[in-house]
Order: sequence, then C-alpha cells, then structure tokens
Amino acid sequence: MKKVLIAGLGLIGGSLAANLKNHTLHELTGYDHDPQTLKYAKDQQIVDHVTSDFERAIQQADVCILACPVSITVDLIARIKTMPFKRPIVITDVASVKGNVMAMAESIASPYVTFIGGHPMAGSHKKGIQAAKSHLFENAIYVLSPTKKATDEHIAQLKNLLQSTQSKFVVLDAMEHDEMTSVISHFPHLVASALVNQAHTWQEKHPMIPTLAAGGFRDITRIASSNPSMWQDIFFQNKTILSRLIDDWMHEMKTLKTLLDHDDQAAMYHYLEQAREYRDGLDRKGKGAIPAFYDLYVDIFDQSGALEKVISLLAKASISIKNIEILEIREGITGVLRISFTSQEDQLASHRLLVKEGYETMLEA
Ligand SMILES: NC(=O)c1ccc[n+]([C@@H]2O[C@H](COP(=O)([O-])OP(=O)(O)OC[C@H]3O[C@@H](n4cnc5c(N)ncnc54)[C@H](O)[C@@H]3O)[C@@H](O)[C@H]2O)c1
Ligand SMILES: O=C(O)C(=O)C[C@]1(C(=O)O)C=C[C@@H](O)C=C1
Repeated sequence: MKKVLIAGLGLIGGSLAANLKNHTLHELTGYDHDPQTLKYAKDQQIVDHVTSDFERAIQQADVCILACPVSITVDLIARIKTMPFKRPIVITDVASVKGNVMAMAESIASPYVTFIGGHPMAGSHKKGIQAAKSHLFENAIYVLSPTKKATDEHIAQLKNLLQSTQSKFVVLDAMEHDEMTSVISHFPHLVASALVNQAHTWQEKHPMIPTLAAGGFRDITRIASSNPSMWQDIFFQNKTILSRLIDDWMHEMKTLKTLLDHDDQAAMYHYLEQAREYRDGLDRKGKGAIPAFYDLYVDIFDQSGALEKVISLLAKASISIKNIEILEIREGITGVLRISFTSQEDQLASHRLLVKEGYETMLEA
C-alpha cells in the first residue's frame, strides 16, 4: 500500500484516481487548484484525502502523478526541483507533450526523486473530473519516458502501480514520443478544427451546411469539440514539430490540387487506395494504437426497440459486447449499428445469429 498523490484531478487525473480507488488499496490524495473539483473528488470518494498544499503533500507521498495541463506540469516540476525531499519518491506525469517536461525533469537534483514521464494514449473531447472514468485506459497504449536516473526497477515499480489500468506500456524517449504524437494526435486535431472553421465560413454562402453535415463530417471533426485551453497548450508545447507537419501538409495539399487540376484520375485513385490500405491495416489486431476489436455492422430500422432487440438476442446467446454505436440513423430509414467484440468467435457467432433472425449484417474485413 503506497501513498499516492494525484496533482490535477481532471479527466485524466480523475480517471487514474478512480481506477486506483476501485482496484487497489493505495492511500490516495488529490490536489487541484479548483476547490469544486476537490469537493467533488472527496464527495464521490474518488480519493481518500484532498489538499490545496502541493508542497506538503508531495513530500509525504511515495508516488506522485502530475495530471495538470502540460505547461502547468512543467511549472510544477520546476517547483519540485527546489523542494527538500527526505524519502524516496517516484514522480510521473500524463502530459501529451514530453519535450519540455522531460528536460525539466532531467534537471531534478534530489537523489530521492525519480522521474518517469508518462502519457496514456486515451482520452476524450470532454474535460474535468465529472467526465472521469475508471476504465478509460483499458487496452490503451501508455507511453513511459524514463529519465536517465530511473532504473529498470523504478520502471517496474511504476508499471506495477498502474497495472490496474490494463494499459499496454511502451517506453519511448521524449523526441520519439513528440514526433509520433504530433503525427497521430496533435496535427489531426489542428486539421479537425480547420475543417470545422472552413465549414463555418462557407455557411455564410450556404446556410444549409449544418443540415447537410452527416456521418463523415461528424466522424472526422469530433475532436474539434475538445477543450481549447488544453489543446492550445499542447500545440505551443510541440510547436517546432507541428510547424514542420504544417509544411508537409501544405505540400500534400498542393500535390492533390495538381492531380485535380490535371484531371489525373489514375493518380488520385492510387492516392486514395494507398490511404485506405494503410488505414485498414491500423485496425488489425496487435497493431497497437487504435484498439482492435472485431466489428459487425447491422442494419436496423429507426423504430423504438430495434436496438434493444439486437442487444437482447446477443445477451440470450451469452455473447458479450465490447462496444455498440449507432453510426447513422435517419427518420424512417435504415440505420447502422456498429457492434464491437473482443474475439472473432463472438463476432462470427453474432453474425450467424443475426442473419438467422433476418438482419442484414456486414463483417469488418
Ligand atoms: N484529454 C485527453 O484526451 C488527454 C489524454 C491523455 C493525456 N492528456 C494530458 O493530461 C493532462 C490533463 O488533461 P485533462 O484532459 O485531464 O484536462 P482537464 O482540464 O480535464 O483537467 C486538468 C485539471 O488540472 C487542474 N489544474 C489546472 N491548472 C492547475 C494548477 N495550476 N494547479 C493545480 N491544478 C490545476 C484543473 O482544475 C483540472 O482539474 C494534460 O497534460 C493533457 O495533455 C489529456
Ligand atoms: O479520443 C480523444 O478525443 C482524444 O483526443 C484522445 C487523445 C488522442 O488520441 O489524440 C488526445 C490527447 C492525448 O494526449 C491522447 C489521446
């Protein structure tokens, strides 16, 4: 049983706290600058104690998880550097950008402090403790970036503490991490916001644009609904790499424009085919970042009870569902359910069962 301090009890800190609370006996203390967040955490018993005295709490902890915005995390590490520690502590963080965090952490001189950077590759567009979920990190990649001082034993200790999240740990250095997360998280976010703003601008000419925005636009722009304050912080913390990716992107767009202007249909087909093949490959089992499930698409009609009927058929056959999502449903017209299973066996059994019951289904290739 360890004394664990979680500094920043928002979506990520709150989710980690809830997970540790549900699955371990560690003594949890929560620190946050927002008194309402602290009150909620205490009232909902997400942590055992709350404090507004970071300095005192960290000196009494065995482990500290920094779960504040990235730039605040850097500031907290700068404060930690000046504090006197009298007992060993492992400190980690969850920040989405690692460069400045790790540079600051490498300069901690105290022999008692071991810093191992962390970043769970899971989250949502929501913020705050009320959106926290104990199972948020299940099956997600969890990046660890040890400082030079951290031994294998320290890393094992931290993995052990976070084991109940059921994440998959990978060790990366800050630069590798920041380049990769730029490509698959930060830059896509920028593009999603740009697409939404482009639609907004065109709405002046075509007021019906929001009415026409269907599944595709919603899928690709979901993340534009995220917390602007967190994301502007991420962008500036990772600005050198992001700026390079914007150059790459402008080049890519220019190439696409040339294909269009020259009516080069064969090249455009090849471009789209290449993208489709790579995207389909990302979902395959064992590839990592995108959690791989076995999906089944089921056509349903927009009538009350349709969803319930499919779920109860599967439940009666003792088939457990990992996730279920209504992809598109319009009044009086067929909609599509995406049902995800953790095994191919369940996927195929559901397919056979639903086809027998007269449903039109499609298996994810
Ligand atoms: N949201 C995601 O999808 C996601 C995923 C992985 C990692 N992260 C990283 O996790 C960290 C937290 O993000 P989040 O989504 O939980 O944000 P959040 O806004 O939900 O939570 C941040 C928490 O930090 C607190 N806080 C802010 N400034 C503070 C300060 N000066 N002192 C004390 N507390 C302070 C806030 O009150 C809030 O409770 C960020 O570094 C982010 O990059 C986010
Ligand atoms: O699922 C989402 O909404 C997220 O944005 C999660 C997401 C991402 O995949 O980009 C966002 C930021 C994090 O640093 C890690 C995960």
